[in-house]
Amino acid sequence: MEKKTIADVEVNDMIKAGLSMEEAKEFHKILKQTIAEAKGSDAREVWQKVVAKRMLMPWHPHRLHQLIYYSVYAHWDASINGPPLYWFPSLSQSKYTNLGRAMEIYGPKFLGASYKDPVTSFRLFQKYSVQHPDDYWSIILRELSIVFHEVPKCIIDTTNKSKHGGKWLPGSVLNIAECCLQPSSHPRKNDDSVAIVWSDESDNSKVNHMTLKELREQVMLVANALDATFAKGDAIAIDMPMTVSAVVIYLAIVLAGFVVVSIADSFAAKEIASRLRISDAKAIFTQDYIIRGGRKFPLYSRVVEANPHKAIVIPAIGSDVGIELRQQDLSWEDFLSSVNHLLRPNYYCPIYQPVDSITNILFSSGTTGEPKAILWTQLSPIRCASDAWAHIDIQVGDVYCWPTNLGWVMGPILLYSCFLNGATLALFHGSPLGRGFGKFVQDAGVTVLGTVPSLVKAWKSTNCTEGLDWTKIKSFCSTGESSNVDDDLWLSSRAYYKPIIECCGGTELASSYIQGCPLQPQAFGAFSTASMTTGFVILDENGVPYPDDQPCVGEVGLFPLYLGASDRLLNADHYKVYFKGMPMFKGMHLRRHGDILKRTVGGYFIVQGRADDTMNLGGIKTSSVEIERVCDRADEGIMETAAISVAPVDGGPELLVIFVVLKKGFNVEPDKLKMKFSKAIQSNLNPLFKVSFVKIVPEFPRTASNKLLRRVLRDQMKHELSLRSKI
Ligand SMILES: Nc1ncnc2c1ncn2[C@@H]1O[C@H](COP(=O)(O)OP(=O)(O)OP(=O)(O)O)[C@@H](O)[C@H]1O
Repeated sequence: MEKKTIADVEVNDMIKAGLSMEEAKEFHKILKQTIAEAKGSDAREVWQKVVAKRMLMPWHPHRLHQLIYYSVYAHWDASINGPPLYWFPSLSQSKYTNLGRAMEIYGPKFLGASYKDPVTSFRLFQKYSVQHPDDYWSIILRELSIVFHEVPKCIIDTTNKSKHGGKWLPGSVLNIAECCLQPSSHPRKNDDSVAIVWSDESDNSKVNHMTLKELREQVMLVANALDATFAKGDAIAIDMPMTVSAVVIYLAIVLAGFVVVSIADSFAAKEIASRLRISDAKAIFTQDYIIRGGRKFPLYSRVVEANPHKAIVIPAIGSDVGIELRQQDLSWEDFLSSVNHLLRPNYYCPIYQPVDSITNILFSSGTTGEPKAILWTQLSPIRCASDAWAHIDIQVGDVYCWPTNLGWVMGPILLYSCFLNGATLALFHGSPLGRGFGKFVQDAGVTVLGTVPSLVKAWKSTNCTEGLDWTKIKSFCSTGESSNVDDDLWLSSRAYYKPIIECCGGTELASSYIQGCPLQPQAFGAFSTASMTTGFVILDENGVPYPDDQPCVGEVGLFPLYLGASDRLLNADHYKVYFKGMPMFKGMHLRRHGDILKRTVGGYFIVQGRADDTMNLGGIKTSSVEIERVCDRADEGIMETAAISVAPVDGGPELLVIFVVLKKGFNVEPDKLKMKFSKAIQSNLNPLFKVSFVKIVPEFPRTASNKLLRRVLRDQMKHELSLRSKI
């Protein structure tokens, strides 16, 4: 893309970007005025005014959005100014956010005269929350609908030094599913509050509603049926799309004191089998079919191949399962009929357990190797719902949608974030890739929409949201892997440039350790802060932390006191995975997370991939993500790129290899791309970096949750090089 400054943009450029002559002239006039109003030539101010005036509309062609955004920031030097900002908090609105409201009450008490307002004092308040977790978590326990059966003795007990993460809320007893299901005065939810809205793909003109009372009664009915079939403490798997039934089953398992084993519905039989074995699951809830994009995919047959002890099968459509079951299996209808003899089948007395009892066995994505079986306790939901409260600003009245599955950490996070904050959960029973999903977002009045980068890429490239109104959305969220800046520009523009809250954490943290925040300006693909109560350092190659105020790149070392983080693994040694070999810092044994973080000027964070994806090019350490960001924009035919490095067979410095997926209908020669990549990398990153190979492939290998598997590409390339060397 040419680098025109905003002052040089002409009517002609706007016509090229898709406006009619008339529209272009009008737009140009307003643009000129706006530039003049932004005193001086501060790009941030110009962009802020462009957004405030709503000059760029969701239905304008993306090329126009690109033209304006990239021209505004054409000469922005991120190494001096920090990342370009696209969203700015307003002081008045900040006081109505959850965190801003709490800061106005507690800020003066905690910070004394240093407290000014939620925007100015955010960083100080975050720091305070790290140093005084007792104060912060006491606020959160009042803000979320948490009701203890027995109250905690204190917030944290650190006397047992062998417990690296401390003992949180010791002595407390509760049932976290009950906290989701009961009415509460703060957050205000009553029996008639809408707990879930959903649509079926096959009839997505209809948005269905379920009240809190209806949800509670369904959950209690299933809890009674579970009691009729299982023994307390049994692990019970769920492998099905994240439908209303799946959510009901999840909550019922927790309410009745069993343990959920979360398995994503995209896994092959072998992977289902290993998860059932590791967790010793006594049964599995599944569906006969998965309906997706108008097609019917068998699920029960795949699950049965994994040989579960027992399967309980929910019909994807209607009330009858459309297949023959094994003898030991039960249809959903038969399973529920086990409560027919009860006087009050819709009532269940929750099983209260200590806060650190296990509720859910989850598996990490397996980006770095074997998936880890991670144990969620009742602390994990408190943690994730608190992130949603503080960083995503989930409030009563919000309709929160995030296409995911209970087998990915986002599934349980979404569920608890809604129900512990009194918001409505929005579920689409079908494929999130097409227009049907976009229409659901519009019709269900979704106010917060979560995504992963590959979804945004698909929506943008098919333009499937054209003509739909997404302007009720107050914020977007993104997680899973690094976002693409241009895709995020497109997404944010769907709702007049609402913030995209980046979330990066891990299944074992039950939360994000870095995140965006509605009290801070936001930059595409960047994180504005460590999450509330999270402390970390960025380590240099010798394991020595960089000073907190210094821009740098290195591996993150988390402070170990982290409410909700795992302290056990079922299939690996927790200490070895997360602590062994990590340095000490101020008397704390740092916790490993494995991400390479860049701290920019201005204190923003950019995830540069996993420590394993770091490469050494001619003695200079660099990250794949950094190279991909530059290459993604080197040619208009590029859909996405993946950068890896491999050691040559006969030794010497590592070779840089760029894999490319082209957009449909484009045909570009690898050699041409190689030149373009080299030029782009040399002028944007380092003049010494050289691209050795470019390989065009139809698609990238990904984990079942769609994360790019660079380690597989690396293995492929190593193999190819070793073959070549033998010729
Ligand atoms: N918004 C994001 N931007 C960049 N990277 C992200 C983002 N969100 C998550 N990630 C990456 O995903 C990781 C967390 O994913 P998850 O807990 O599912 O396990 P995994 O690390 O992918 O799998 P495993 O631990 O099995 O290798 C983060 O540490 C980070 O590397």
